[in-house]
Amino acid sequence: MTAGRIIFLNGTSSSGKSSIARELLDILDHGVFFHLAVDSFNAMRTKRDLAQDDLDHALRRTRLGFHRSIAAMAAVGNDVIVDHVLSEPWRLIDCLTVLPPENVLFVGVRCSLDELVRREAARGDRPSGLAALQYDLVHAHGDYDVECDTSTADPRECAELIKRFLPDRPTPTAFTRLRARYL
Ligand SMILES: Nc1ncnc2c1ncn2[C@@H]1O[C@H](COP(=O)(O)OP(=O)(O)OP(=O)(O)O)[C@@H](O)[C@H]1O
Repeated sequence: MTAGRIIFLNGTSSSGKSSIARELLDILDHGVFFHLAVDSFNAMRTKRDLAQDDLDHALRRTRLGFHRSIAAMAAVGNDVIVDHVLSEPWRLIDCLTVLPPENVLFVGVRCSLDELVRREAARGDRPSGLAALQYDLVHAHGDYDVECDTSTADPRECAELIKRFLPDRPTPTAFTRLRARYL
């Protein structure tokens, strides 16, 4: 069985990952893609308030499970669009450990801080300052197959750019280079 392709969108909150993922589901015409978002996994958690320590452990397990769910979907041939915030080094390391590196197209979703702050205030459903906290962390590893800037391009344009890269994924891929660096 051939493993599925993984388009891995990484960026801060409000950078536009989900908007790009929705556009990709619309325009990718080869294969069957699934949008797997870390937010959707968080939304599945029990609603009861947890003590801080229990919540921290639950969040860590959520992310560990999320990464392995991506791997499981791809392993049986599903194509996957991942929507994630790599704001702690261990999250990237874990993804490098469990995902097949040559199948991943690693996409940096960038956006200026001013625009992130504007979007966060406009949408009102994210804690104020969240994107700013993540801003210097998510792209710290500094290596991608392709990057887009949602301050200057709309979600459809970013999706078109990613679509063009998909058939000609650079080799070695960014995930392969990063594995050599971090694992
Ligand atoms: N390229 C863009 N230009 C202008 N506005 C955008 C763009 N992309 C997304 N937005 C707007 O920014 C807000 C956040 O977008 P989206 O939910 O796609 O981001 P996200 O990175 O998935 O955020 P989160 O991680 O917090 O869920 C939405 O209101 C969306 O309409």
